[in-house]
Amino acid sequence: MSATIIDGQRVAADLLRKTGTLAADYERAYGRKPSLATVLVGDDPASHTYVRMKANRARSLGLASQAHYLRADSSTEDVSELVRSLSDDDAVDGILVQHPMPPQVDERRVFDSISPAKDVDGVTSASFAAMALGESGFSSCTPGGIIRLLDSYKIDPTGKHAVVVGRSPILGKPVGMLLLTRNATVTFCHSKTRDLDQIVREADIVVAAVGRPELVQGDWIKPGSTVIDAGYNAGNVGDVEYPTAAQRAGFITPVPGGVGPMTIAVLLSQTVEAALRLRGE
Ligand SMILES: NC(=O)C1=CN([C@@H]2O[C@H](COP(=O)(O)OP(=O)(O)OC[C@H]3O[C@@H](n4cnc5c(N)ncnc54)[C@H](OP(=O)(O)O)[C@@H]3O)[C@@H](O)[C@H]2O)C=CC1
Ligand SMILES: Nc1nc(=O)c2c([nH]1)NC[C@@H]1CN(c3ccc(C(=O)N[C@@H](CCC(=O)O)C(=O)O)cc3)C=[N+]21
Repeated sequence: MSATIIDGQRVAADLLRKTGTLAADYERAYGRKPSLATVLVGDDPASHTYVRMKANRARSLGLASQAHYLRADSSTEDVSELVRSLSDDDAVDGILVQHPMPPQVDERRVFDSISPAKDVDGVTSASFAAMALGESGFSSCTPGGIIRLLDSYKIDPTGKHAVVVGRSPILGKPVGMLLLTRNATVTFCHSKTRDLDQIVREADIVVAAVGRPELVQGDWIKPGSTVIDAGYNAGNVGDVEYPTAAQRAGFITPVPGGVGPMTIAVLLSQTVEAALRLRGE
């Protein structure tokens, strides 16, 4: 038996197409494009690549994008001040602050200086609370993208045992909360978890969100289960040992072409939604 491959590229393309149409309608109605501001602190090459990818995709869809770069030795206050000025700027609809930031920057304080109305990356405490309570607000992009993938393959988490490996504030923790709001029974695993393999063996849905190549081994995968690999490591390897996992799973996301493309699609979709809401629509 071999798994159905979840085609994130295709699901993302559908969402991007809809987003492009909404962006064009917005521009016709209001005389300017929906606009995304990106903030990058420091000179990590991978972060520069991601931010460039996001800005290019925004422009190709008919959104405006402005990129802000701050030096690696910036303070929490320097970054927060820029974010507050973007929050107050009527020409900006959405704000993305790229993670990780240099160690002297208090990431939580910076994220929480984003106005929740412009938090299209879903990283503020307010957005997390709204998401966890099932209220309206912007979801963290990768978790939101993962739920869209499950929906588009008609995989209903209700009653299933979902095991999330990783508990970071923008990925593991929110994806677990979203699965809980979808009625899964959720287990969070992290660096202190004992007998990780035994827990993963019980999973009907496993989400790998760690950042360690092939940490989740193929023979841990319960036959017929759903495997979501959010890991994105150097050399285009995920956090799941794909070849063997794909022999056992019912559904599996590849890397690349699975979760990654959804992250950007959700970000841009939420940017257009923010622009519309800021106009009272
Ligand atoms: N495709 C996409 O769009 C995105 C992909 N990613 C990718 O997802 C991965 C995770 O990213 P992110 O959440 O930001 O990473 P973080 O480094 O912030 O978090 C990693 C998590 O994994 C846990 N962990 C570390 N080692 C182990 C272990 N041996 N066993 C179990 N758990 C462990 C940590 O536990 P503890 O809390 O105890 O330290 C932590 O909760 C990365 O590969 C990243 O590139 C991230 C964002 C978007
Ligand atoms: N505040 C914040 N929000 C983020 O969403 C965020 C972040 N910080 N920091 C870094 C991670 C990483 N990330 C990716 C986005 C898209 C792909 C992606 O599109 N990957 C393609 C391949 C792209 C390529 O390599 O050409 C794929 O998997 O198919 C990957 C990784 C978002 N992140």
